[in-house]
Amino acid sequence: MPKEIFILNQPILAVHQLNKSFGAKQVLHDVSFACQRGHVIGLVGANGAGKTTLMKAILGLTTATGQIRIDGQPTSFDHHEVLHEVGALIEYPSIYPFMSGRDHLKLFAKGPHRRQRIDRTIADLHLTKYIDRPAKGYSLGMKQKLGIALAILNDPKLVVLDEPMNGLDPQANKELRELIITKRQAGTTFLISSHILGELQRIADDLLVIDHGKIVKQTTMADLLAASSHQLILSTSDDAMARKVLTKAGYLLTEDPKPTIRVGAKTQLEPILDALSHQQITVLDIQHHDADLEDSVLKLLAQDQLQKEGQI
Ligand SMILES: Nc1ncnc2c1ncn2[C@@H]1O[C@H](COP(=O)(O)OP(=O)(O)OP(=O)(O)O)[C@@H](O)[C@H]1O
Repeated sequence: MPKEIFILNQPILAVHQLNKSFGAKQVLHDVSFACQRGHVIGLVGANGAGKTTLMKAILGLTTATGQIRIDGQPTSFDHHEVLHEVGALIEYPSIYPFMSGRDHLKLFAKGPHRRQRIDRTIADLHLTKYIDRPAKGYSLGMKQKLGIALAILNDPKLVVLDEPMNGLDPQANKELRELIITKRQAGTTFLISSHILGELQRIADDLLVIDHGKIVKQTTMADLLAASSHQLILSTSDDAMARKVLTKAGYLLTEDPKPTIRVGAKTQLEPILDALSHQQITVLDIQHHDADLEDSVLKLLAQDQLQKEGQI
């Protein structure tokens, strides 16, 4: 394969067999994945699943065994020259209370065109109103926005953000989303952990699901949502009886109180209506519901739990 093609296809971040323990407790187990350039990758999992620890290991902030390559170059707790290509916000931003936001940006700005990049970042994140005030007077959301500004200021190839939507109001969330989409179009890769799945669903191209320190799924958002069930929610003249009839007819129903059928691409409506009308059940209303990211992730985590318990 020609060398240039190999480099173009090379993932911006490749993690191989990463393991991490705190004392006797192992919190990352053989974590392996790769992130494609110019993609937004959502990292999701329950509290304590290992998201922050994984991000810290990638950023050389904690020791771990295994291999991490950023832009093809190995990086670790001890050797992390390549991290100048990475911007990050992990947990809470480190802020000096008596410095203004602008002074923080001046302190962290590197390379050519610093002034222009500072001005552009202030404008992009709508920080103008308070950027010249001392940071000690900033609200949680203002500090968070300054932390994000510091992460993207130097136009890094890879941006790692741990819960970036923390403390942001809906307007700031929208602005952050638009900024991420614009930067992604310009080729920046984002690895973003978040519990706000509705927000991730709007921006992520790919998804990594982590559970008890193991990657249980790496998928594109489109594939995950396409594989998730489409549901028909029925309102009938006798919902309890309708549930019985449909279950007997072999349809897979959810636990909802309304008769809610999981349907596939080939499921037809007519036999469902026929089965019900044979039992003198009238269908009053039919609603379609596509599973969203929250449904899909909860289902994946539930499946993983059942697998652990040996039930499937
Ligand atoms: N410094 C530490 N010392 C000991 N245990 C730790 C330390 N940091 C994290 N852990 C443990 O590692 C596990 C993973 O924690 P981590 O913070 O990575 O999870 P998370 O997925 O980011 O959770 P959350 O969504 O709550 O932020 C947890 O069991 C946590 O208690």
